[in-house]
Parts: sequence; C-alpha cells; structure tokens
Amino acid sequence: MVDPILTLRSVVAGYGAGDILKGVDLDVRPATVTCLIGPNGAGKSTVLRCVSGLLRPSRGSVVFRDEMIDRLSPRQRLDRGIVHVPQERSLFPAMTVWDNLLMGGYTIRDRKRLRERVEHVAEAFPVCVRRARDDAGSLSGGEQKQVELARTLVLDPSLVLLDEPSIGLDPRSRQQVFGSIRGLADRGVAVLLVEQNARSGLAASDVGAVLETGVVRLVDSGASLLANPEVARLYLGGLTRTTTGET
Ligand SMILES: Nc1ncnc2c1ncn2[C@@H]1O[C@H](COP(=O)(O)OP(=O)(O)OP(=O)(O)O)[C@@H](O)[C@H]1O
Repeated sequence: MVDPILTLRSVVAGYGAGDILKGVDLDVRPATVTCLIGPNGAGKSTVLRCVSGLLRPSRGSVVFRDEMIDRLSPRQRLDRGIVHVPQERSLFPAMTVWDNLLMGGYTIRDRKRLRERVEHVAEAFPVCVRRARDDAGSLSGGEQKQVELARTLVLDPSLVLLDEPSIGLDPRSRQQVFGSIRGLADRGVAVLLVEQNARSGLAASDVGAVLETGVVRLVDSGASLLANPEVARLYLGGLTRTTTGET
C-alpha cells in the first residue's frame, strides 16, 4: 500500500473548555478520497483545522510528507501544499469567476505562471470558462462549489481539506461536486472530506473513518462502511443500500 501523505497520531485538541479531539489517529494516502463521518459535534471540522493550522493540538502529532507540521502557521502549511476549503461559501461574490480563480493563486508572484495555472485548472471545470466574466455571486450554489474546487487547484496542492462540500446543494449539483472530488483524486491529490451526507460521501470515497466522542472508532473502505449494518444504523438512516441516495 502507498505510504500516507498525512498522518495524525494521538491528536488532542479543543477550544479551551475541554478536549474535543481525545487522541485521533488517521492516515490519508495520496490520490485517494478519505471521508470522515460521525455525529454532529464529534469534532470532524476540528480535525481539518488541526491539519490546516487554524487550531494547534495540545498533544499528539500531525505529519505531512514526513515532516512534523504541528508548529507551522496556516500559511506555511499552504506553502507545503495543504489547502483548506471551509464549509461556508468562500468566493468573493462581487468579483468575477476568473478573478476569484486568480485570487486562489495569491501566493504565486509570477503573473504569467499564475495565468497559466488558472487556464489549466479551468479546462477541467467548464463552468469556470462559461461564466468566467460573471460575478461569482450570480452563480448557483452548485456552480459556486465547482469554482471553489477549481480555485483550490490553482496552487497545485497535494492535500485538499473539504468541509461539507455538498451542504445546501440539490441532488444533481451534489453528484457533480462528488464527481469533481473524485476528479481531484484522479489528478493525484489526496482529499480529506468531512460530510454530513454520509452515504454520498462514503460512496465517493476510497476510505471512510468514523469519528465518535473525539476518537476514530473505525476505518474501512467507503464501500465496506456503506455495507456495515452498525454504521448504517447509526449514520445512514438504517439501510445498507450501496447507492448514492440520500441519508
Ligand atoms: N471556535 C470554537 N470555539 C468553541 N467551541 C467550538 C468552536 N468550534 C467548534 N466548537 C465546538 O467543538 C465541537 C466540535 O465541533 P466541530 O465543528 O469540529 O464538529 P463536527 O463534527 O464538524 O460537527 P458538525 O457535523 O455539526 O459540523 C462542538 O461542540 C463545537 O460546538
């Protein structure tokens, strides 16, 4: 099996009033989608924050490409290829789609290289070309999510952290978003995904991990977790259908 690009070991973290993560162990491998599921408030978003540097664990280690990154700033982690897409919409609504893509490469000083990166990325996301000159705020929620995903690629990341990318989207847009997420992995990017819509998230993932009361209780292939009666009872509305239907 390919070595993990990201390893969390015994990670403990919280926001002051007690620990939320109580010893999280997790591996994420290159060119795969790993989906973190679990009940509300389990700490799924907190795991992503510990990886991108928005939150520092009080104990444990976060290793990215054989380097301990625990003490690095979010910017230093970005420079190493870790991009975090938060749950909230993050495009600048009054700027054009194209300018939003350019903003995604804000650390690239060479204008020509930046333009080439944006053109390259836009090839894989038709909406970025079709709506290039429109204000991002005029796009549908699903289209905006596609632009957000495209924007993450401008910096050519090796790890993308996605927090609830399907939230608030209609079923068709949701399918498109999960298709694009698979596309990231096909390009060699490792994706760590947090998804409330556990059934769709696991169906689009190579690996699933169940986070409960601050620790990872179970790790298996996405397909195996979908077929696991206990997981189905707790997180998939009781059914072990292996479709991408709704929870
Ligand atoms: N900035 C913060 N300050 C204080 N507490 C916070 C903060 N962010 C999150 N929490 C608390 O930490 C716990 C875990 O939150 P987190 O968002 O990581 O959970 P989650 O599993 O992603 O939940 P959900 O599925 O509901 O999004 C929750 O009890 C939440 O209220």
